[in-house]
Amino acid sequence: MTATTQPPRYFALLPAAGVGARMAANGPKQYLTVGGKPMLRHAVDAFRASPLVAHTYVVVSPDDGVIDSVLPPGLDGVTVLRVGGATRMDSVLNGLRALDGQIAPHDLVMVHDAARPGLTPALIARLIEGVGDDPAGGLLALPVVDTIKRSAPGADGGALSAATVPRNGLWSAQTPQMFSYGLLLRALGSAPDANAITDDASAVEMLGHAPRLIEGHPRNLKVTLPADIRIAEMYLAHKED
Ligand SMILES: Nc1ccn([C@@H]2O[C@H](COP(=O)(O)OP(=O)(O)OP(=O)(O)O)[C@@H](O)[C@H]2O)c(=O)n1
Ligand SMILES: C[C@](O)(CO)[C@H](O)COP(=O)(O)O
Repeated sequence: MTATTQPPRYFALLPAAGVGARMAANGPKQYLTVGGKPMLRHAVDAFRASPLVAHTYVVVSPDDGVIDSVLPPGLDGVTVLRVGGATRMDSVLNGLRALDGQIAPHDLVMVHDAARPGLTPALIARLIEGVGDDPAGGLLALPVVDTIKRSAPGADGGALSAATVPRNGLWSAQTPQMFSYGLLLRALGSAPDANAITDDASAVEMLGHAPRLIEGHPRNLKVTLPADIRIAEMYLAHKED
């Protein structure tokens, strides 16, 4: 078989080079202990436990001094890339570029926030099955269940409800977000502004594609604020939901 006729392989790429400013902890949140181990280890172990995933790459800051204690060099199925950048998009793009020649253009890459420890092999399988061979790729997401307000500044500096955003058709994006290596590299490489791209799917959409939305799970929350820790702990106490 030629390279392009071989079935695609599935890889994971975890951006883990953030500083966790909103968590206001005494270090990057991806290393906080939740569920008995450092946060990023949960998602790494979910990918390592999935029979569908060929290899997992973790992108950290070049000066990261913690990762080796969380992912010991030589850990099976995992490679650390010390190419983290100033934004999440930069970290993902730097990671993709570091894998040039190791991943084929038609292979699939699942980009997953290291700050989402609730990922399970079942959710990984759900994404892969749901996207199938759709060239537009796809992502885990949840239909919005709250009413969404658009704010306006109040005279006292508070926020006023200026409008209600129609909820139908609104989804909250999770990760993994899965695309072919070639498409994702093109999309992020041609994105106009790294700060305008807060998720990988938005860069793919800018190329005119419509990635599939595959229902995720509340356990797959992004741990962003201090209050999220307790929610994550609750879900991590239950391996599968
Ligand atoms: N320059 C960056 C910024 C973020 N991330 C990663 O992208 C994921 C989602 O980002 P976020 O939740 O915003 O993490 P932080 O940027 O660390 O948080 P904050 O915005 O509060 O600083 C995290 O796993 C984070 O480590 C990254 O790899 N490189
Ligand atoms: C990628 C993401 O998790 C999808 O909801 C989100 O956009 C990340 O945002 P952050 O500000 O980088 O945490």
